[in-house]
Amino acid sequence: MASIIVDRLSKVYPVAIKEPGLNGTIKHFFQRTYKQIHAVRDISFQIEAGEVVGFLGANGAGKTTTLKMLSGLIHPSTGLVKVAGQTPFKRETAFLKQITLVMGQKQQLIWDLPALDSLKINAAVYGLSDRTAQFRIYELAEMLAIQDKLTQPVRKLSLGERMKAELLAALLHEPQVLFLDEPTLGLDVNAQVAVRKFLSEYNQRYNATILLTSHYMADITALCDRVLVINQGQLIYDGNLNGLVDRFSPCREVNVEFKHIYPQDKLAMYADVRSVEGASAKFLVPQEMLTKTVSQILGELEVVDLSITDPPIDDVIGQIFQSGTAETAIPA
Ligand SMILES: Nc1ncnc2c1ncn2[C@@H]1O[C@H](COP(=O)(O)OP(=O)(O)OP(=O)(O)O)[C@@H](O)[C@H]1O
Repeated sequence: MASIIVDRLSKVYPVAIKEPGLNGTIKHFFQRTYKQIHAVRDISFQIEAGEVVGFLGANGAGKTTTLKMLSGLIHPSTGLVKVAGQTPFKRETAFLKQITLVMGQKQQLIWDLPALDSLKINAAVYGLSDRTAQFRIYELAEMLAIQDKLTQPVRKLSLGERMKAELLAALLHEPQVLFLDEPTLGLDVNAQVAVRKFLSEYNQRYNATILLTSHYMADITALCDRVLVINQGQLIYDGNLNGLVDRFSPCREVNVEFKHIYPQDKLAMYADVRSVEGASAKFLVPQEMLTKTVSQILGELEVVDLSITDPPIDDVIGQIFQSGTAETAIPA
């Protein structure tokens, strides 16, 4: 069953333009002119219950705007959104009990209080009984390995511990749909791994649906089979990660270890040489030339070992964001 349905969704922000100088200020005060920012343009997708989907895009691509529409914080300009069968912008209790929105750069825990106090307030807001709240806090704290930190004031927690406590607060009411905007932002590698592990376990234990944005590709590769890529407000890809590499990177990396050291200009006769280290070389070969190039290398040079790999996913995403414009739009 689809947990999230998005159909031809758009968001336009009207932004007042102010000309410089005193004249501009006076004009701005009496007769405002507006320009329109098309943050999200006509996007459609569906996410099934229990799926974990990565939402990728460069800065300003429209990810947060989409997540805000999905969680009902802002009203769509046009289009339809259904989350857990509800219309988000109505912000009905039944809807709010089913979702959560975590923004890596915003916090809901009260800075000077122990996290436990904020958690009790949250539990009361969601109408959880003391017993349910206690059980839920214990269960999540154990999964997050943060039991002994909940009685310390939030300001004394490390960034990683604070993020874990934020996740605990956001998941206290057992939401079925999680919107996570950069949940590992600024965390060190260990804390990132811990948050990822937790999210994966949470998804499996509760069959929760997760839509996740992250600039750390490791988050996406560890958690998401499927990714949505948004560029300048348009959805340019909806599919699995491997497909993303195939679609946007027409080249493969061919790593060869030779018996001897060959001069670089000789290697360059076979393909684009990316790097050479002693008797090892890395070539970048267009997909359609792969068979021919590999047989030439194997036939004409003395090879000890050869492997073919996809270019790193970060490079592929980087390329999409550099070259990706509305012209690259691909039907999802
Ligand atoms: N409240 C607003 N008023 C006007 N323009 C806005 C508003 N919020 C976002 N925008 C604009 O909409 C576009 C999309 O912004 P959005 O925050 O959704 O992008 P994003 O993909 O989340 O980027 P980032 O990765 O930097 O967070 C940007 O051009 C941004 O400047």
